[in-house]
Formats: sequence, C-alpha cells, structure tokens
Amino acid sequence: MSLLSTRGLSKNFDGLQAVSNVDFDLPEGQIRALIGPNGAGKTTFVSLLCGRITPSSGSVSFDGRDISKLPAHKRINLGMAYTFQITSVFANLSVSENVSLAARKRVRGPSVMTVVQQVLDKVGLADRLDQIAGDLSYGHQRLLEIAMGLAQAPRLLILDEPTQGLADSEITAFKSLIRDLSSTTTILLIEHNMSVVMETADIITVLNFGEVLAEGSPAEIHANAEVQTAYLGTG
Ligand SMILES: Nc1ncnc2c1ncn2[C@@H]1O[C@H](COP(=O)(O)OP(=O)(O)OP(=O)(O)O)[C@@H](O)[C@H]1O
Repeated sequence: MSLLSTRGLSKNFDGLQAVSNVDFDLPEGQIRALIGPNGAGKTTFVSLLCGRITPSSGSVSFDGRDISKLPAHKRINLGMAYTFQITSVFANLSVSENVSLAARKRVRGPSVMTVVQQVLDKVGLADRLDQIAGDLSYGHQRLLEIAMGLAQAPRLLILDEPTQGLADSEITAFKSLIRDLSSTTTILLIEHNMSVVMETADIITVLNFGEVLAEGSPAEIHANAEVQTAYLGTG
C-alpha cells in the first residue's frame, strides 16, 4: 500500500491551473524526486499534500486515510514533516534550541537532548550545537531545517529544494544523508539539481504545466524524449 496517494488533485489560482488532476502514489520506503520546469506546480503540489493550501478538487490520502480535510498540524502529527524553500529556523535561537523545539513535539525530558544530538550528528551540524541559527550559512540553515524535520521521526519527509544554496561539498554530503535516511523514512524531494535527483531517487515524477508528464526510474526519465524537451533541454 502507498504511504501517500493523491487522486484527481487540482489547484486553480484565479483561473490558472497550477496543479491539474494529479494521481500520485508514493510507496513506503521510497525516495521519490519531483522535478519539472519553473512554474510546473511542484511547490503547489507539496503545499496541497501538507495542508498549507486547500485543493480546488481531488483528494490526498496518508497511510490509507483520507486527510484532504485535515489541517496542516494534524498531518504533521500523523508523521509528515517538510521543509520549504524559505528557511523557517528561529534565527535568534541556537542550533540545539531550534531542534529541541521540534523534538519536544515527540519526546520529553532528557530524551530531547539525545534526539537533538542524534539528528544534528546525522546532518553534520553536531559541532555547531551552541551557535545562533541566524549566524549559520544559508546552506547550514537548510541542514538545520532538515534536522528539525528529522527530530519529529517522520514517516514521510518532504524536502523542497534542499540543496539550493549548498556548496558542492555540502551537496555530496547531502546525497549520502538522503540515502542514509531512506532506511527509516519515505522521502519526497523537489530538486532542480539533476545530479542529486539522478543519484538519490528510486523513482522520478515529472510535472509540467501542473500535470504528470512522466514517471519512472532515473534511467527511464533520462531517456524520455518528452521530458528532455520539456525540462532537460535536448539531453
Ligand atoms: N498563491 C498563488 N497565487 C497565484 N498563483 C500562484 C500561487 N502560487 C503559485 N502560483 C502559480 O502557480 C504556478 C505553479 O507554481 P509553483 O510555485 O507551484 O511551481 P514550481 O514548479 O514549484 O516552480 P519553481 O520550480 O519555480 O519553484 C505558477 O504559475 C505560479 O505563478
């Protein structure tokens, strides 16, 4: 059974069809990349999944349950975590305080610090525990956000352009982080960096003009002529 599914999911903004009739199935344990040209509807689609915006029509199911009408915070309680393009860390708090806030949604007492250490270790920020989050580089703030998502031990982690602003060495580390996380978490990754997509995703879904243009393995998507025309250039 799919962990996450949508049926006929659509969103109009004043006549603009940003997401159009999308049927989507994400099996548990998979790393799925969602790609497509600028304006294809990727962020709108994941905003519908997370409950940040309401669909014009269609449904979203999580773990077999229709969550279309659930507010965002209840979806988080079911095990969905996400980071968006704009960082949402608390700039005045330290790295560990930021992660503690996220961890406290799930655990109490001394376990909070254990979780904080574990997830900061995973994303490679363990040596920056006491640093003020606002002083971190943009790339490190993105990693902190991922740590905050992981502190909630999510069943599904949705990452919207996580490598934007990361240095090449950080991108390499990010690829291994994603592979490492996939043993415990289902991952939906919106990503423009093709090396990240091709090297981490099990399956890629391509959106174009709000519709699913293609879906398949990295090799299949790379060889797909329609995708090349719409997105990858002429290959
Ligand atoms: N709140 C909104 N009001 C009006 N139009 C919107 C709104 N949000 C998105 N759109 C429009 O919906 C379409 C899809 O946008 P969306 O941000 O989902 O695309 P995207 O694939 O995430 O693009 P990018 O790769 O540039 O982030 C675009 O034409 C965008 O201008």
